[in-house]
Amino acid sequence: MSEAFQIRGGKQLHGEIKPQGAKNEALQILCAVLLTGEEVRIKNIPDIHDVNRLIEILGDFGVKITENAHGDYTFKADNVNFDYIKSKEFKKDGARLRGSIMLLGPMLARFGEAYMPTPGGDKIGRRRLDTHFQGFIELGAEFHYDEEEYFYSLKANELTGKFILLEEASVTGTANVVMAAVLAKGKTRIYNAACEPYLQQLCKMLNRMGANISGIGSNLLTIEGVSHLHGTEHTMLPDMVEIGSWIGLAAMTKSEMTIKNVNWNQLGVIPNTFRKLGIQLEQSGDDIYIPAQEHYKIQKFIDGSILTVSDAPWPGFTPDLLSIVLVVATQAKGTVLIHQKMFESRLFFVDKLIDMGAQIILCDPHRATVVGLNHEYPLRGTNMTSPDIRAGNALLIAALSAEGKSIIHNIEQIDRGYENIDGRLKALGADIERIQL
Ligand SMILES: CC(=O)N[C@H]1[C@@H](OP(=O)(O)OP(=O)(O)OC[C@H]2O[C@@H](n3ccc(=O)[nH]c3=O)[C@H](O)[C@@H]2O)O[C@H](CO)[C@@H](O)[C@@H]1O
Ligand SMILES: C=C(OP(=O)(O)O)C(=O)O
Repeated sequence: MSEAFQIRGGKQLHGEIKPQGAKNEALQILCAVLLTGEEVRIKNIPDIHDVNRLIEILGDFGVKITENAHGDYTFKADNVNFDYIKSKEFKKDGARLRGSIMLLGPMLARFGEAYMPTPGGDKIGRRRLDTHFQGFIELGAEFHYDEEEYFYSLKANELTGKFILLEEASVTGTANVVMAAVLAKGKTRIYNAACEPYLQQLCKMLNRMGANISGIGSNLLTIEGVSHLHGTEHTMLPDMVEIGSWIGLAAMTKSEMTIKNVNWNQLGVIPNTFRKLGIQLEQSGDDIYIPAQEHYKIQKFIDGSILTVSDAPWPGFTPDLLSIVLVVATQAKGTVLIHQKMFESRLFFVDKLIDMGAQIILCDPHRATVVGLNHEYPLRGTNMTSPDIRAGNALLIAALSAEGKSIIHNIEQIDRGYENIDGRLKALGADIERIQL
């Protein structure tokens, strides 16, 4: 039996929504609990499939886990079990999400060995791991890849710090190399480091555990290795991808909405990117207030040419919000080019939007031109399948704005990243049901 969302769209929504804790931060932070045998308490953990799977993996690895309250757990990795990590079971479990890859750095640094199947995550194009392994090798690890089993192994009696120039500013790659370097001997410098708020949060937590990392928030991190780390407490930031999605939802459904406690200073270019689509939004304390808007008009560049919204490593615009920007543009007034530079298979979901009546030309796998309908012709409800986590949420937003009934299949992809999304949308007045098929 599978689950689907049934949506009757075209309803104006209204009210307040609180973003969940950040998925991609949670995946990093949870892996870091392996770096100490002492207790690490983590709060604001989102209750979503990917995160719950990673918590299960930690439990099977022997980490003691106490749930203090919803989203609030204490972890203690004082006695781990490598039999599980080398087992067939882990080959399956580890392959079910992308974030599990970040178990490698802590395992290697603390225990001198690390194993991992090819991780899962969204099928959105090639997702290579070279940056991760090159970093470990530079710190002194031996690397082996079993091509038949798709299984990676690393070994190191000791890791030694050095200057590492990452070949790309990989988010999970940087997190992995940082977590290996904090327990390495001597100084590591990581240049071309990714610097997303997720990574800043990870580095700050590691420093509270006794690590010595400087340059946090920049693309040059300096890490003085220490012999051991101790316990700490950490609270996850609100999920910026959710925040962007709710801005898009408000615009598409012409709704007045307040997004609570967004941690505005960590949102980078996200608010302004939506403003360029003509969406009004106001900072009110630490909330975002979006008034109900009948129309929104896409800006042009200063020279009068068509706006492009493209992704880039932080502080550029996150690729995880481009699908939402694309959907929102379908009902704007004007034209925009969406350029997804990082992933080559993330824009194919536009076919569904075209079926719904959107005016989009997929120029190539990376670029789509959207000609907005200015809310003059509503999208039409249809049957669709969620191809990946963010396109899934984008289609959900399209369905909420569309006239008539839509069914979205494969919502496991949406549940991977959004906590109780149907419950929270219902609280805003949406007509959405989780149905069994
Ligand atoms: C679990 C997790 O945290 N997943 C996020 C993480 O994935 P993940 O860490 O897997 O993504 P990476 O940052 O490694 O790379 C993403 C893609 O961008 C390309 N690339 C990256 C950096 C660069 O300077 N140049 C370049 O071309 C890579 O080759 C790859 O195709 O970061 C991605 C990029 O923000 C997000 O979409 C994912 O949601
Ligand atoms: C691509 C994403 O997730 P993952 O890296 O876990 O597949 C995402 O969060 O948008």
